[in-house]
Amino acid sequence: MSLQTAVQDISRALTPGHPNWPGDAPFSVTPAARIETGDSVNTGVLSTSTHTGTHVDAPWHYSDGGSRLESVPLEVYVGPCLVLDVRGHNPVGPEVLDGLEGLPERLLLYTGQPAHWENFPEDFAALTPDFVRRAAGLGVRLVGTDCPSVDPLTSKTLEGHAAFWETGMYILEGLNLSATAPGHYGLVCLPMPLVGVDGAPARAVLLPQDQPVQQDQPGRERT
Ligand SMILES: N[C@@H](CC(=O)c1ccccc1NC=O)C(=O)O
Ligand SMILES: [Zn+2]
Ligand SMILES: [Zn+2]
Repeated sequence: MSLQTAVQDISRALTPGHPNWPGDAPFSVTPAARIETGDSVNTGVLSTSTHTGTHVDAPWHYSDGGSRLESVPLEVYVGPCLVLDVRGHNPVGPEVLDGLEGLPERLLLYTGQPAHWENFPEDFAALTPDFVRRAAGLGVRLVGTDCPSVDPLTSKTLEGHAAFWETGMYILEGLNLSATAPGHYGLVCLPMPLVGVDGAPARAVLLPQDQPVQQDQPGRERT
């Protein structure tokens, strides 16, 4: 048996030119020090919106009364999760939860977004407030989507976000689920540890669920 745990990266790669939400600050990593030009090291200067690529929304993003990122417990983002294929549902309504019971606290939705966004995806599948309320009623605490937002691009009222605020659930956006089989996993999603912010880019990975704990077995050599 391999001692290595399979780790599936479901974060969106942030390549130069990664498209941003229309009107938002562009993503860039600008070269600073360079060994080839005489510096001791290579370094870069990162400039990004807090809502670039795979990222979490702190409740303060959508309500002035909401918590900032440092007050959201990491437990929200780490633990058992279910990946659902909801392609064909636009917007995603409560019907995608029909017949599901015993849900884990984290639900990730694959709406069909590709691994890489050449241009910003303007026509994506938002979540209806009724979906959000039904998920909350089933004990879900975090909903992740492969779309850039849980509300449509042109929404000014952000009813989807408001339903998360109402129900106390949390939001993870911009996942890359294009290579993930639907099913149960362990989610580890760690937002950048920025303080006082409305959200932050995150690295999100899936681990196989029920991965046996790897223990040294008495009388056996480790390989
Ligand atoms: N709701 C989107 C972001 C968003 O709405 C947004 C991001 C940057 C600049 C303006 C935005 N919305 C304006 O209505 C998100 O949560 O990532
Ligand atoms: Zn966001
Ligand atoms: Zn959002």
